[in-house]
Amino acid sequence: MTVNAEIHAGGHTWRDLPAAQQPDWPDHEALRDVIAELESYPPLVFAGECDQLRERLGAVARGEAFLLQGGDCAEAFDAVSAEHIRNKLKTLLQMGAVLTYAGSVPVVKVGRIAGQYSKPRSKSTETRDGVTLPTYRGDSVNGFEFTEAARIPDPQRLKRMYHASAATLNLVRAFTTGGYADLRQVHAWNQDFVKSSPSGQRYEALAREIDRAMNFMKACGVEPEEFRTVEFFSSHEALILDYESALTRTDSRTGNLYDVSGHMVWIGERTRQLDGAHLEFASRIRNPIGVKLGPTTTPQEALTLVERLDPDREPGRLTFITRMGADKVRDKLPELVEKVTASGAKVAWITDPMHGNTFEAASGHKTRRFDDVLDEVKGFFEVHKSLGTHPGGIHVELTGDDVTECVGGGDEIFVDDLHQRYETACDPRLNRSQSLDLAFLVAEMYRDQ
Ligand SMILES: O=C[C@H](O)[C@H](O)COP(=O)(O)O
Ligand SMILES: C=C(OP(=O)(O)O)C(=O)O
Repeated sequence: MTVNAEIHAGGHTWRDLPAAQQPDWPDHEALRDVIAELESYPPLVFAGECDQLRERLGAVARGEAFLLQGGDCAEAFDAVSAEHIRNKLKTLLQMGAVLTYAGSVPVVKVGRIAGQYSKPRSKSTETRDGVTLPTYRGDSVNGFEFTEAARIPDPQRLKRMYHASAATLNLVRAFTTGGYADLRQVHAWNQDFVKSSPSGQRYEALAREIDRAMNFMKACGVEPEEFRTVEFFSSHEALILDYESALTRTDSRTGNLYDVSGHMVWIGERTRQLDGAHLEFASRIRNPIGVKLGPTTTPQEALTLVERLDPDREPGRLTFITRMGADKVRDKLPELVEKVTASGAKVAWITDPMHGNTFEAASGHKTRRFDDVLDEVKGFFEVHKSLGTHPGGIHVELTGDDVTECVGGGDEIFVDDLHQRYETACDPRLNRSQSLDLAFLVAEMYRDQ
């Protein structure tokens, strides 16, 4: 029996429910062939690794660790290169070092990487100079180029997504276990353009402190294995259900279903309908699950999500990723946290300070202000402090490249700079020095908490 058949065998399956934001594939036979091929491919991650991440996230939910989740808004096939992947990893490793050392907390590191190729969109079409075409939905679906041919959804792209994810994950595993992520490399992560930025200089001082602390421990005869490699997990939005379900496998150890396209998958703000296919699909798999919660989320919706996704109240199974907007977080978040906590749910709460703070600059660029991002994180910490709950982490869109997509930061980017290196295929990302700035500020908030 194929996994799809098995999922069907449960009776009530995602295929019987409305699935928002799915591509309008023109050729269904071609899609079926692709799905059959994907079903025969080897897993990208192991079920045991997903379990390990669930345990780590359990520590986050219990208030014993902090989650750093970040990466591109939309990964692109032509950015699967050693340089791009290394730069992104460097950024996350640097942020992780800052949060661990300055925030004095274990940091669980999860990339929006090796699978983040699909995008939900506000509109299904885009018009430029009087020409209207289907909107770009990520490299897994269609091309970014504004031509009729590129914008036609092509299921062959789902296979390219699998191969791009495999190549990325292979390099990530090599970088994180093959010496590059050794804490003694803490200075090497601070090379190139970022080194001279204010946050890069601050980081260099922190790296010297880490060096001293490690030399001290070495002199005392302590050199733990944990300093040599980094535990790093992959995650993406489980948007295109044909792909996710084709990569769902039965774990031979337990008989449970796992989506082996990534360690953690999340359901987005636009696809978290209680009677929808995404929720049904996620409820069937054992991976750790994230759900984005925007400002319109009601406590009852949050409670139903808990009931459906985490009926056993298992810490680490469910992460709520709140993305309210800086102007709403202090009003909207408290009631959700209060009611969910009062219900006995054991979720991890993390903040996505990006998606509620997007605006269009006069130049037409979609952008975000660093100060708004920071303010939403502050609001998130304030709310958790006032309720005595744990601010469990941050979820950010970032890149390791020196792009100019978000305004502000210590090495300030102005609205007039946006055109210089605006490279995102969808939403604006923090560049490396803005990401480091954020890590230092979050570490301070965490310590103060
Ligand atoms: O990343 C999130 C969404 O895909 C993105 O914000 C949608 O952007 P749009 O409003 O331009 O469609
Ligand atoms: C689409 C995303 O966010 P949201 O669902 O919160 O809008 C995203 O994180 O890529």
